[in-house]
Amino acid sequence: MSQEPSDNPGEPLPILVLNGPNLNALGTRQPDVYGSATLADIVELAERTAADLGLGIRAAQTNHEGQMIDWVHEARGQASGIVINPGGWTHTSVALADALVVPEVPVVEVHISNVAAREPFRHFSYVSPIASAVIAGCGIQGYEFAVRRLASLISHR
Ligand SMILES: O=C1C[C@@](O)(C(=O)O)C[C@@H](O)[C@@H]1O
Repeated sequence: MSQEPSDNPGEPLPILVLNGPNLNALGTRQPDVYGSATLADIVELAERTAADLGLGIRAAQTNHEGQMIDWVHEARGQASGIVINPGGWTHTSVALADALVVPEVPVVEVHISNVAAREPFRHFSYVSPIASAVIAGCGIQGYEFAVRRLASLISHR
């Protein structure tokens, strides 16, 4: 994902919508847990929600932790906030949590499923302590809520 300096000076910086490992398989991955919507549906919903609020998004998904960390670093000065579903890294990655404070923008953590109602290893998140908000168990609508919450946080900065 290239991160060019803002093309339109004066325009609000975009919101970064980041999805971690295995979320590219949404639609076919455990539909009983994650539903039938795809990653493309999520991006479309986030785009539409942001557009309603006069904002743009940049969306990206990766299965590679170093790539995700690089994108988070590149958000510094290039994005107004981050919506992130860290997938399994939620429960394992000190490195991703450390990276997410680098851009100094609000972060909203999203989980499609209600992680608190699942296996005990999903109850702990390295990301939640640095997130401005955590949304779980709302299905893909959680991304809409996350974009709306970020827009309100950004407008108050
Ligand atoms: O990959 C995922 C998806 C998830 O973040 C969710 O969106 O519900 C929950 C995580 O525990 C899991 O590893």
